[in-house]
Amino acid sequence: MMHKYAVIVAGGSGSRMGSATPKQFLMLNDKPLLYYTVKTFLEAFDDLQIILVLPEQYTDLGREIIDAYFDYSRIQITAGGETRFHSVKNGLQLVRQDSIVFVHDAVRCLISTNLIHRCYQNTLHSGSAVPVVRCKDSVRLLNEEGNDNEVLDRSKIVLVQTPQTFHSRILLPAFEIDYKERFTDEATVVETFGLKVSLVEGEENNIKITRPVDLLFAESLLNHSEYKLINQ
Ligand SMILES: Nc1ccn([C@@H]2O[C@H](COP(=O)(O)OP(=O)(O)OP(=O)(O)O)[C@@H](O)[C@H]2O)c(=O)n1
Ligand SMILES: C[C@](O)(CO)[C@H](O)COP(=O)(O)O
Repeated sequence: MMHKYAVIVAGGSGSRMGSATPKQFLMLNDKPLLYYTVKTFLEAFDDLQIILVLPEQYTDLGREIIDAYFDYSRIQITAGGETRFHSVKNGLQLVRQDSIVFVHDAVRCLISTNLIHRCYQNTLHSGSAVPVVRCKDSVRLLNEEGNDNEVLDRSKIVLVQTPQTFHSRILLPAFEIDYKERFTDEATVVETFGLKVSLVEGEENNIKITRPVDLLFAESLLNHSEYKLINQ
């Protein structure tokens, strides 16, 4: 059995949400958003260790959530950095042995254990797993100036999610390269390091809570009976 780590990045400020407290600490039903994410990873595998990356000034709030719902036997905390890349890099410092490493946005709190298992299996035989969903809208590409546009073939477009999952022997050296602005996820880092990534089917429900309306979607999905059946 491979060791397993989930680096759950919750180090952002949530500027697009616009709330006083970063969105990962907002309440969804009666629990903080972060609670659902941590719970699903703990349930996915009994032997998985969580590395929770928190904004430095919210470490106490993060600890309060762990004290209330979990214990520290499977959870370590570290501080986030200036960008998501830097937060992931800080989290990866705590990976101590050869392992499968899931990197997941704390704010994708509706993830299912099924998706975590699919990413794990794919990584065992391909070295990586990047979940994607098909694009359901028509898509257009703007030119540099933003004054012209052209249609793209949407059958060739996929939307990228997390957990982006890698063997530690790929991810740890990849994160030693210098930061570039295009590093919005792990796949871009690993590709720049010179390796291909393997895609797996993501989940429509695995949305990233980004703007206020996403909280409304998440709340209704959480309360929907079919969602509960699969995830709780
Ligand atoms: N310096 C950062 C920036 C983001 N994240 C985390 O990366 C995930 C996805 O990022 P995003 O939705 O962009 O979160 P924010 O950066 O907080 O939001 P915004 O871009 O609106 O400020 C979130 O769980 C966020 O907490 C992080 O750990 N460290
Ligand atoms: C990693 C990610 O969630 C994949 O869709 C996304 O790239 C994060 O981007 P953001 O700029 O932090 O919103």
